[in-house]
Amino acid sequence: EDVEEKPYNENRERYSSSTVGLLKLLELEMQFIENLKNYTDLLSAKANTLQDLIDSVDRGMERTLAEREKYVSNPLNGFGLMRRTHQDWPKWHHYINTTVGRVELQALDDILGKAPDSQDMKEALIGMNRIERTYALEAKDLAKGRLLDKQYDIQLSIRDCLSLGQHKFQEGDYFRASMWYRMAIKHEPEPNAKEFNTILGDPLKDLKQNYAKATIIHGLSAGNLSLSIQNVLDITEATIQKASPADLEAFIAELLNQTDDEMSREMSAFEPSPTAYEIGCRGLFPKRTNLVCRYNFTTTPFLRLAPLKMEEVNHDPYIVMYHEVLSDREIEEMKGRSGQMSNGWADQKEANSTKIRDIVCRHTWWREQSAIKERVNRRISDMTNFDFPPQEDLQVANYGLGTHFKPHYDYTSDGYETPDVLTLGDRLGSIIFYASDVPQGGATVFPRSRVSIFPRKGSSVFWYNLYDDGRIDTRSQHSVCPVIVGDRWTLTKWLHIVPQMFVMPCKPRKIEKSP
Ligand SMILES: O=C(O)CCC(=O)C(=O)O
Ligand SMILES: [Fe+2]
Repeated sequence: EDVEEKPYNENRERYSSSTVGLLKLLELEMQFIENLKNYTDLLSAKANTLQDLIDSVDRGMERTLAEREKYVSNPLNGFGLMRRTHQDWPKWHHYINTTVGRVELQALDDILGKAPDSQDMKEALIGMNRIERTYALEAKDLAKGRLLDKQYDIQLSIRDCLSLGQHKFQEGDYFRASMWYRMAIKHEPEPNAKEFNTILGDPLKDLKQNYAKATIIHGLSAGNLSLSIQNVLDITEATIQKASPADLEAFIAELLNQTDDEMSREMSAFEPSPTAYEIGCRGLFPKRTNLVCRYNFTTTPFLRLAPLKMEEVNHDPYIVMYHEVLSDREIEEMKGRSGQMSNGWADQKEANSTKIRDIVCRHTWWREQSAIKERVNRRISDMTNFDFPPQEDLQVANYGLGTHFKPHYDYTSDGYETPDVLTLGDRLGSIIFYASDVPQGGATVFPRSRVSIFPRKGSSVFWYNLYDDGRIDTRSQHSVCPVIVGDRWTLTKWLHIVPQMFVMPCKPRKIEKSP
């Protein structure tokens, strides 16, 4: 890329991992445009002044030599000419050389200093890729503003399509690269293509050739599993080199002659079938019929006065939802107290590497005590009948576009050696409050139990990660599907095993290692 690389900085706040970040970026773009407006106003003012100068001198009357001689032979004209060129020119010269909008140019430097770096861009590309794959979305729909069954009045630009195609090509995903290149080729030209291309580069340069390349590579590798990728790349390169421009043109015309649907169907024939996680994210697990909704009057005495709306989600392992358990006011307070958020977690093994995070929600802790936090804590006891230290923090998480939390376990054997686990024991249960609706995507999925839960603002879900005797339950594996559209906010609480000694129906046995 020709964009200047800034050094990788893990502590730099990421624009890509949340809607909060993207909002900041949008505001930065607005500042950029506002600044540019001021700058262009100053530029036009200068151009207008210079035009006035031109108009004042360029009388356009002295065309022929005879006319010009007549003009200078009058002393009033001759003197004026002398004075203007002697006295005024240096001043005009100074004016012309003065930089327009010094202040604005300085501000522009500051704004550009805050521009996303290549890490932000990479994360955004990966987020798009995640959405595309997890939900089996296709370039031909995305490019025209279609996300699943919803049509938006948004179009990707030629450069957007091209950039997505290049990313897939670099990642070795030649099927999707080919489809994105195809979308770029078929895109109607930008309105200001001529001026913009001299500054931004011509997106069509080499595009058809790259489209041909991606398509040939995909065809060769999908059809000949015995060929190494290097072989395929070599053969493709040789084929393109050998072909005359007319041959190449004819080949591309033939590809473009087919419909997008035909091309995509043909090329996707060798795609792997979706994983359980992906099926869950798409909401395609079979519907359950043996589950009920009821009011929970019994967990704690308090509930006799204010029963909670409970919905069974799964019997074994036990997963249950409670509805209308977090009010809008509580949500606002929670968000207000959650200030600066981390960029998101990396895998502990990857934490020190520059590898793109695979766990990408931003998070922070709700630390200060308040009446509202106490109320939320009490509600957790009501729902679960569990004990926990009341001063314990709650975790706030924000998932932006394309971000997810890959399949994992909440118990410690998955790497969560946090201090609370050392003193309070392993994470027996987990409770998630949904603090926002998520219009598209963002389900909590339990792939092994074939359960998908789509967030609903104010609802919560509770499940066990361990058996009663403390053994780990691998069926508790869960994940957060990529957010397609929306801003996913959650409040999380882990319920540890040690404080449950006196409330659990089943006294925990000595913890054994599972096989
Ligand atoms: O937000 C969710 O649905 C689940 C989050 C989660 O699994 C976690 O924080 O451990
Ligand atoms: Fe989790």
